[in-house]
Amino acid sequence: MLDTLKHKLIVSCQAPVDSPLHSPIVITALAKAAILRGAVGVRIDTPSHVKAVREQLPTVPIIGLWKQQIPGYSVYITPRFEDAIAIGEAGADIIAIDATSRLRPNSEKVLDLISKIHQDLGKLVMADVDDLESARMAIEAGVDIVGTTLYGYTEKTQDCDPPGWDLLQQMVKEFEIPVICEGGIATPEMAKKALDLGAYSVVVGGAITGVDLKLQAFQAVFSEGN
Ligand SMILES: CC(=O)N[C@H](C=O)[C@@H](O)[C@H](O)[C@H](O)COP(=O)(O)O
Repeated sequence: MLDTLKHKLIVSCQAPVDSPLHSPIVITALAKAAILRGAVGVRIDTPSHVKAVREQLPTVPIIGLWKQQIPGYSVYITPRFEDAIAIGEAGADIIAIDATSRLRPNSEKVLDLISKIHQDLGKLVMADVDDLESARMAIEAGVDIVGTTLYGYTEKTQDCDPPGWDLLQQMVKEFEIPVICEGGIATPEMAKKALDLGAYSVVVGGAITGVDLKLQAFQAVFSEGN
């Protein structure tokens, strides 16, 4: 499974929850278009979208996650084991989790979450991290893939702009497992740079599938005062 992702493109097919594009039919169409044009895997949010994509693309590697806002906690990418169960049952091959060192609901430890996903669900785990320290923790816990996904999106890294080039390089140098570059890859040239720096695969989201954000960026020019 991991071999098929090596040095290849993975497309994150997601949409904001308040968008008409946040629907299983649209997300599945985006995923099919991505695969048709050469991507080898997709990254999908929510059980219903994972299930819909799995039905239409039975053999394509799916990195599944469930973004959940839980009052009092800032972790939101598949924060609890129950979220991982739902994503696993929906048909994801790899479950992406927030593997930062932040406080988790029920004081669950990243280590326990990773081992339960392995043992009880039999799925691979992608650790979405923000820095080297959380990456090391995830590696010690036996994670299968590590990604730069949360660089720039946590309290610790809020002043940093993705992509996390330095973090990518540090992780590639230190770890033997696949390191995925994810977050802020805006052009094909940036994807090439990620590969040149040693990324195992590159996940591109907004630059390919981010219709809502692109619209908002254009719309800003037309707002009052301009
Ligand atoms: C930080 C966070 O919540 N990232 C999410 C993770 O699944 C997605 O919203 C991103 O689109 C994805 O990581 C790809 O990144 P970009 O859209 O920048 O290519």
